[in-house]
This record gives sequence, C-alpha cells and structure tokens, in this order.
Amino acid sequence: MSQSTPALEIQDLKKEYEDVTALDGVSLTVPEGSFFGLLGPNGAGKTTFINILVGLVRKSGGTARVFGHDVEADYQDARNAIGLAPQEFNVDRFFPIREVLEHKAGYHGIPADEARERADEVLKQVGIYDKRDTRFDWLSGGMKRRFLLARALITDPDLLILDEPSAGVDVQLRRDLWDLVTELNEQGTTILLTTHYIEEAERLCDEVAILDSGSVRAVATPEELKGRGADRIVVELRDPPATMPELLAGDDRVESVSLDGHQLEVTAREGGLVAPELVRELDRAGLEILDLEIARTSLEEIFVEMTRTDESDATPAERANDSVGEDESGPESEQEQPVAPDGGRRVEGDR
Ligand SMILES: Nc1ncnc2c1ncn2[C@@H]1O[C@H](COP(=O)(O)OP(=O)(O)OP(=O)(O)O)[C@@H](O)[C@H]1O
Repeated sequence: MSQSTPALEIQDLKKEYEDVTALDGVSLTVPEGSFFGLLGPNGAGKTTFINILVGLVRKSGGTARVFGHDVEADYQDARNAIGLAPQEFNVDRFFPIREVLEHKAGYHGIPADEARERADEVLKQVGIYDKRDTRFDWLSGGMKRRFLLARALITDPDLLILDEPSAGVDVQLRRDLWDLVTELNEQGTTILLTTHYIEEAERLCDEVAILDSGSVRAVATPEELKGRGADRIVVELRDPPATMPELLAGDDRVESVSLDGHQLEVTAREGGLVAPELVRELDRAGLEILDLEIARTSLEEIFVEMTRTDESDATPAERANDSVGEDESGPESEQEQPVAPDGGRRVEGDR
C-alpha cells in the first residue's frame, strides 16, 4: 500500500480559553482521500478544532499538520489546502455572490479570468448559478448553505471541511449536499464533516471520531462502533414453557435473556451471530418459533451512551454553549429504543 501524507495529523492538540478546556490533548490521523466524521455533543470542541486548522484560533499546545504543513509554522500552505464551509454565515453581504467568489479566488492567487470561470463552475455545481448576481442577504437559508459550499470549493481544495452543513436545511437540499460531497470524495477530495445528524455520519463517513469534552472517545468505522453495542434478538414462541431452559450458557457475548409472555428477548453483542445458535437451542428444546427479529444497535445509541456520562458534569460554560447551535430541528432518531439500559453495555470494548 502506498504511503501518502495524511490529510490531517493531529498530536496532543490542546486549547484553553481562560478557564475552559476546549481541547484536552486530541490526537487523530485523517488519511488522504477519506470521508471522516467528527461527532460530538454541543461544546465538545469541534469548532475549536476546525478553527485551529484554518488559523482562526491559536492552539495552546500540541501539533496539527494539514497534508504535512504545520498550521502555524507553514500557515499559508496549510490554509490553501483547505476549503471550509463554516457553520455561521460569515459572508460579505453587499456584493453579488459571484463577485464574493471572485474576490476569494483572487485572495488565493487565482488570476481574474480564471476566477470568473471557477466561480461560475462552483455556482453551477451547487445549483445556484441563476442567483449569481444576487447578494448573499437575499438568498434563502438553503441557498446560503449552498453558497458556503461553493465558496469552500472555489480554490479546489484537497481537504473540504464541512461544519454542520445540514443544520436547518430541508431534506431535498440535504440529499443534494450528500450527493455532491460524495462525488467530490470519489474524485479524491478528503472530507472532514462535523454533524449532529448521526444518520448523516453513518451514511457518508468511512471513519468517525467521537469527541466529547475536548477528548477523543473513539475512532472507528460506523460499523465497528455499532458492533460495540448490544443488539436485541426478539423471538416469539408458540408455547412458552413454564420454566425456560437455560439458553446460550457460557456465551460471553450475551448480556441478558428474559421471557415476557410469548416473547423471549436476548441482548447480546454480535446479535447476528448469536441468533442462529439461539434458534438451534430453542429447536433442541422443542420450542417452536413464530417470529424472530434482530434489532441492531444504532450509531445514535452508541453515541448517546459514549457521551452521556459527561453531560451531567458539563461546566456552566459548556451548558450555556448548548444554546449556541441555532435552533436545530432536533435529532432525527429520538424514537430509537434504548437497548439494555443496565450500564453493562460495552462501548469501549476492543475486539
Ligand atoms: N472564544 C471562546 N472563549 C471562551 N470559551 C470558548 C470560546 N469558544 C469556545 N469556547 C468553549 O470551548 C468549548 C468548545 O466549544 P466549541 O465551539 O469548539 O464546541 P463544538 O463542539 O463546536 O460545539 P457545537 O456543536 O455547539 O458547535 C465550549 O465549552 C465553549 O463554551
């Protein structure tokens, strides 16, 4: 396997704002070409992390390199490699959006005629070319998001950073954004995405880091993370016995077995592998199965589990920060059922 320079190499990165520790020694490697998700609750340190990469915030310690360029010692090269679509609408509001893009391109050293071409190209790419002579203020909320993406793409960056791109956008735009960034990633652009929509990370990212209170809790593929939670196997029995024979004895993947009426419920890691063994044992015991369902743990549940403990000890500053995240439409999977709320769930397990 060829060894390319990682898009991001972060070692022991720290940031303190007076008495708040926003980053508490973050180490991460984002391989070139990957689609990497940075997940974390409000106040976890995601924006601080991004702002250090683009030179808006000065780190208190550690190192951060973008394609090998140190974000401080080699600031210009590091910055030129990044296209950032930020959370806030920090745009020059008084110029037609095409001009804003041309200025930005010029700032990065792209000659004027090329800048115009490039501006048109990215406006078409994000689907707002017909608004090219409109000023930013007059765009709809969704168009503003599209524009931020266009502005991030104007320099044809090797690393595209999307900070909460789906906040407050409708389903159609979200899909469009997903298609566009997937295509960019397939063409070789490395993507760093921060999101509160776990479904988004699950669909798009090949690797995610879970950041909580300034520390990385886990780095893994969404699939691996889901594998760390307990799945639920629910079996409906035709004639449940008065006393259930012991099932799955000695299988250390199994966390609980319970019978409620006709319904037998087993919680276990690797539910898909445990289920056939359960079926064999029930069969041997002469118990007829009417229905069987396996509910896999969602990434959402894993995420909530990993970040829950610290929520109650959040500092007032952290809690206050909760209100910063502008009126979001809320998590999409509130209806998810909790699995095995017994504190016994393995979330850090490394198999
Ligand atoms: N300029 C600042 N001065 C003081 N504290 C700050 C500053 N910026 C951020 N913080 C604090 O640092 C911590 C991390 O904030 P940050 O904005 O990086 O989190 P986040 O993960 O991006 O949150 P969100 O999801 O709400 O955007 C929070 O406790 C926040 O209150």
